[in-house]
Amino acid sequence: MFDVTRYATAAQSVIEAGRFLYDRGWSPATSSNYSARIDAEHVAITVSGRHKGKLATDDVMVVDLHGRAVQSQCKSSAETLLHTVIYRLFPDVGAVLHTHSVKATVLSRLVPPGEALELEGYELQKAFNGVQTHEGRLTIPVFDNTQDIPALAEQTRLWFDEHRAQPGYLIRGHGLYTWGQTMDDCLRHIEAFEFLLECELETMRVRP
Ligand SMILES: CSC[C@@H](O)[C@@H](O)C(=O)COP(=O)(O)O
Ligand SMILES: [Zn+2]
Repeated sequence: MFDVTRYATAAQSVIEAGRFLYDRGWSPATSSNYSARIDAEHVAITVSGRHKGKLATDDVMVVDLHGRAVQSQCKSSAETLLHTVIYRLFPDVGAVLHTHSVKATVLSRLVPPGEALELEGYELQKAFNGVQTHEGRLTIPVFDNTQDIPALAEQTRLWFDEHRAQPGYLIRGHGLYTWGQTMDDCLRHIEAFEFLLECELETMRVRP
């Protein structure tokens, strides 16, 4: 069982994240899904198919860390397992966000199959938790899109178990996943990714 007050706080953070991300144009047309940890066994996550800029309390539900609905008849996000796999891998993660921005979608299609997006030399890399300098390198894997979410969840589990310091990933032609210890950390990571992806796209434009 989960604590109702903690659930309400987590759900509110999800609702507010939705307003922010939709307003920025990063979650159009009901796309995206968001979650916040309630405790060691439960997360609050968006109900599938809801408009992410107009989330209300009944658009957020509880699942356990295997993606099973808890005290709800609703269907959780189609991509629930991509969230729960991250909470299971990283006990200190408090929020996971998935967005569908134009920049993440376009850039993910430009990275050659089998390659990752390498980010280095950007001061803004320091927006990610644990990064102290622009001199390091962030490796952002790009997974092929699929409707087989259990298979994709397993691919991400294997990759991030080996690369635990990396802050997120792209799905080709689909979008971005990132996480953080708090919802504020996670939102900062989304903003940092959007800035860095725009820099990469602009660099390709001026130096094809
Ligand atoms: C509206 S198309 C996007 C969906 O297919 C999916 O990728 C998505 O992000 C939202 O799915 P959802 O089930 O609402 O969490
Ligand atoms: Zn999606």
